Amino acid sequence: MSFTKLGVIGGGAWGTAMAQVIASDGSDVLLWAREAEVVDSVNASHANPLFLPVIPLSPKIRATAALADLADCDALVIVVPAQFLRSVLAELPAGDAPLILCAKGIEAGTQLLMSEVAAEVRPASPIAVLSGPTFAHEVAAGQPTAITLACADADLGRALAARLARPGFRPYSSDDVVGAEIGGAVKNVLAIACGVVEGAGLGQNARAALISRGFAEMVRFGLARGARVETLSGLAGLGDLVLTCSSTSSRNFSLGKGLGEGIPASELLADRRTVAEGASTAPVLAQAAKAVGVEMPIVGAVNALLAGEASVRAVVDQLLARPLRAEGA
Ligand SMILES: NC(=O)C1=CN([C@@H]2O[C@H](COP(=O)(O)OP(=O)(O)OC[C@H]3O[C@@H](n4cnc5c(N)ncnc54)[C@H](O)[C@@H]3O)[C@@H](O)[C@H]2O)C=CC1
Ligand SMILES: O=C(CO)COP(=O)(O)O
Repeated sequence: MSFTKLGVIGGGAWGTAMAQVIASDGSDVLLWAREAEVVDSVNASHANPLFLPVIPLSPKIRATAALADLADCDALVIVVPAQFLRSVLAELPAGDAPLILCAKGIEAGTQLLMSEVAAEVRPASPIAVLSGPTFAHEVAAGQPTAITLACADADLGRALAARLARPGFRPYSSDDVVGAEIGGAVKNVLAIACGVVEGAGLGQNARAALISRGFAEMVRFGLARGARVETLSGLAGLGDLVLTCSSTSSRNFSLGKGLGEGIPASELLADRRTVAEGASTAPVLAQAAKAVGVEMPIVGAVNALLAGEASVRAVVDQLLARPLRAEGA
């Protein structure tokens, strides 16, 4: 299996960083961006000031506004936000090139994971999921990063991992697609919760408790949906949870910090150009958890805060007043 020509779909921070990874060994890469200004600045100035400021980009990255230009790619890295995956895949030229899905979320309305959406829209394309602790600006600057590449077809997964691996970018193979997806989707909601703890000044003990109990929620939900614990405790789950629960570089953490400071969600989410996936994942995750009979009280609390249905004080009091229970239960 050889994947000579790679395309990246989505010219936000992470798509641009993935194009930079691919180009870093001298490979040509074609990047589809929705915004004409991104296409122009990548081609004319080797930069993406809109979504990935400051980082100089490789001249091996060429940008296009036409999805049709990606028709002859051997594999496509798909990096549009979760709620736009279906519409963008539907516009792709027909083909059966493998898709490497990077969005971390669950589709609103259908409760489908990204791999399930892709399987519906592009049934001929094999699917892999790339997920882990990977701030785009660090990856684009070549700082050391490890990530999970999950694919049900282990041979294909290993071949894709080998194609994307670079000295500073190390994919670990897995065949647990659902686990990699659930880790990435759930951690975004928990990062919002950790931001709330920071913004409301609730202390570092509270943050550690939240990471730990949030991880317990991720595992409960993941197991109910067929994920494996070792995936959830790996890079795509716990690894990414630790990263985004400890840094204002995370858009989800920053959103939560604003909520914790008392700013309404409607104000924090209005007119934003960058995505905080946890905000759209929280309500659908709360529904999906209910559907499989799994308790996710922290996810429920984030959901209530985002919907403006409860104050920070009220959700904290509610979480602390829950009946005492055994830790592993
Ligand atoms: N930024 C990061 O460090 C990482 C992000 N991700 C994930 O990658 C995905 C993309 O995130 P970023 O690249 O950071 O986005 P971003 O926040 O930098 O940019 C927003 C993106 O949304 C796109 N967009 C807006 N409206 C759209 C529409 N109607 N149709 C299609 N696309 C539309 C924009 O073109 C742009 O590519 C998300 O699921 C995110 O969770 C994953 C790993 C790291
Ligand atoms: O997923 C990420 C890093 O792994 C990026 O996190 P945010 O979307 O919260 O910025």
